[in-house]
Amino acid sequence: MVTSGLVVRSYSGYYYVDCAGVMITCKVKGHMKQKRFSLCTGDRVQLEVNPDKADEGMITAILPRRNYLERPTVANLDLLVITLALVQPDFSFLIADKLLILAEAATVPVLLVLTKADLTAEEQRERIAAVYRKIGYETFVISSKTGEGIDALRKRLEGKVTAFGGPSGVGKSSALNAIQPGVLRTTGEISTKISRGKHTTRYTELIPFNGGYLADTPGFGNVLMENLEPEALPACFPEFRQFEAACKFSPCSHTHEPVCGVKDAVRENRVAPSRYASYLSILEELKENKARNRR
Ligand SMILES: Nc1nc2c(ncn2[C@@H]2O[C@H](COP(=O)(O)OP(=O)(O)OP(=O)(O)O)[C@@H](O)[C@H]2O)c(=O)[nH]1
Ligand SMILES: [Zn+2]
Repeated sequence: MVTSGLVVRSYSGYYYVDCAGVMITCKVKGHMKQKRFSLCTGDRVQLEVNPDKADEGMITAILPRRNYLERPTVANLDLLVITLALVQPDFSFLIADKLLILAEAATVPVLLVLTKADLTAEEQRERIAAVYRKIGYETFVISSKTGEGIDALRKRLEGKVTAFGGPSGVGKSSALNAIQPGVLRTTGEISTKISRGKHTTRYTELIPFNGGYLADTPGFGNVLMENLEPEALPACFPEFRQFEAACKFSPCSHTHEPVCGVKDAVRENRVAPSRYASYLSILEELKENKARNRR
């Protein structure tokens, strides 16, 4: 029987595929190995179920990916929850913007979660949230300690395949445990702490959650943007789009050009100063990376 399903876990050449609620342990069919293939958690696959053993099968094809993230390694996310603390560690607009760019570049839909609301004044958190809501990024303010915002976040993730990402210490694990107690402890023989170590193989598992799935390995402790070309950066700032028509040059780097709609928008406060500052700083970083790689 030929069917299709979702890879929820891969380990040592075995792929665990959820086929409408039935878990089938699969290997990859020989003909696929002759070509290079990339297969990871989150991939949708076609498979042939073993006629003698209904819980075993062979993967025969990988369906086209909608998106792909490297850390955590997962394909076809419906949502990436970019998690950042309001304090402890202090909120950084630059780190927030770098993570949003990673998601934009990977075409993964994002949702911003600001944690540790219990440690901040309302005015402060609303000021930060407003910057991102204005751009159109859905932003949740939560506290895993008091439970503020947790029910709304849980509801939002219903039926979705979601991963959490963000720097170390911002409260990703606490948030995951608040929305689904025990979610980080169901990973079997390898604990998430060990799998995050440097010399052990990292693998991501999708845990069933509210009609969808949660990835059990939070991603990107430190933010790497090695694969992004400087020229691709403006497109990662969705709020620039509406102002680019007024740029004299196309493409425009929105830096030294004399007539630039984006720079005008920054002057008129229609683009947040923090976002433009992040743009300039990241652009420099990408150019330096590129120059270094050429040498
Ligand atoms: N006051 C307060 N503290 C929190 C909250 N969420 C997390 N913390 C604390 O912040 C620290 C880090 O939380 P974790 O959930 O381990 O953070 P993480 O992002 O998973 O960190 P890594 O495992 O290093 O990636 C812990 O001491 C938590 O108790 C919160 O909403 N309020
Ligand atoms: Zn411009």
